[in-house]
Amino acid sequence: MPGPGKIRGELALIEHIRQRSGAVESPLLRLGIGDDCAVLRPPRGSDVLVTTDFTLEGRHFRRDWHTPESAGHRTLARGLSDLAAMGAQPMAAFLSLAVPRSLAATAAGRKWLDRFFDGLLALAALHKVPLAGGDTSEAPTDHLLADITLLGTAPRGRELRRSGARAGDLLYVTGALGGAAAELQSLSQGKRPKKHGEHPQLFPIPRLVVGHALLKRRLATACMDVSDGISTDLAHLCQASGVGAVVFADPLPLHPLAAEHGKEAALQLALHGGEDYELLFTAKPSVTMPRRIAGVPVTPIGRITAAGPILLERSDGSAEPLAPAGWEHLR
Ligand SMILES: Nc1ncnc2c1ncn2[C@@H]1O[C@H](COP(=O)(O)OP(=O)(O)O)[C@@H](O)[C@H]1O
Ligand SMILES: Cc1ncc(C[n+]2csc(CCOP(=O)(O)OP(=O)(O)O)c2C)c(N)n1
Ligand SMILES: [Mg+2]
Repeated sequence: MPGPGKIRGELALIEHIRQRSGAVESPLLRLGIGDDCAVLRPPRGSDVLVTTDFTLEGRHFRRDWHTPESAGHRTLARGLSDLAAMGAQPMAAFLSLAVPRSLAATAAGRKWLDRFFDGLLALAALHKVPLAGGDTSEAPTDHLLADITLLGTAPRGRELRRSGARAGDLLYVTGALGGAAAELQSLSQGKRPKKHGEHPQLFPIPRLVVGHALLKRRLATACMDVSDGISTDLAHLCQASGVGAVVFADPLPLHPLAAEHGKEAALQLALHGGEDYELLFTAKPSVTMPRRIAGVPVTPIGRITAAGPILLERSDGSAEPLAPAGWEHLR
């Protein structure tokens, strides 16, 4: 296999990607990289779910904040997280890349690209999702643009939607919140990431096993992933379901990296920070919810109300409107 030093030009880069991505085989993928289309054969009785997300240098990562492995990992993680949110299992990934000339033309740039694929393909191997195709072109600026498309499968008619929440349901979140925003803040201040420990910004963990368990065990009425921040994402879920909600501030699971900032700042990071890629879901109050699913903590954080505002209830019983203040492009 050619090393990164040998990647010159679009065709060599594609060949390099093809050789590197061959490690994951799947019975659902009949034809991968190399022809005009990939050919997939979903299992009988399943629906195909499709999601696509940009990862843009300067918007979603920076080469001076994120390592190349992190940029690659995040590119795939964002799509996998959307599949997790609907309880789907990944079938194949497609990656469209616009590569700045400077990255392809220098040894350091080619090394960066190779490490980007180390990050992306390691996560792909972990979840056994083949990279089945994509597109490569020269970026018009010095910013790398990556667009990931994920195809997944779910038992026919059983996917977890945002629209299934009903008044009286309880609201849950997996893992912890605010860590991704806290780590981003420290990277933006020039702090080097610690070698050990969790990296919720650099290496978010898509909750595929949890999402699929929620679907299979019929535990959830509605589900979505937290990409923009729960204040914004919960508003989407409530709008889709035609309901309101009360979020309890006290039990919100604050990530230790957020908690370092003090309780109130951590709460703000947890509510509005985004990119935690945890699952936010609802369940009937009669359901006995496990405290952990596949080792991941599941915390009740509120309840669904009839249509109305979303409120944040403090431990003293006072309640305030929780306006969407998470991430929104073009605002
Ligand atoms: N440019 C677009 N063209 C068509 N549909 C879009 C476009 N951008 C977003 N959407 C759709 O709008 C919905 C919300 O998008 P988004 O907030 O990006 O979701 P997510 O957080 O799951 O990535 C999704 O169904 C997505 O497919
Ligand atoms: C350089 C940089 N600036 C800011 C952020 C923070 N940030 C970028 S996008 C985003 C929200 C999620 O991205 P979006 O494209 O809205 O994802 P989607 O909701 O479509 O899944 C956040 C919090 C970042 N990760 N990197
Ligand atoms: Mg999106």
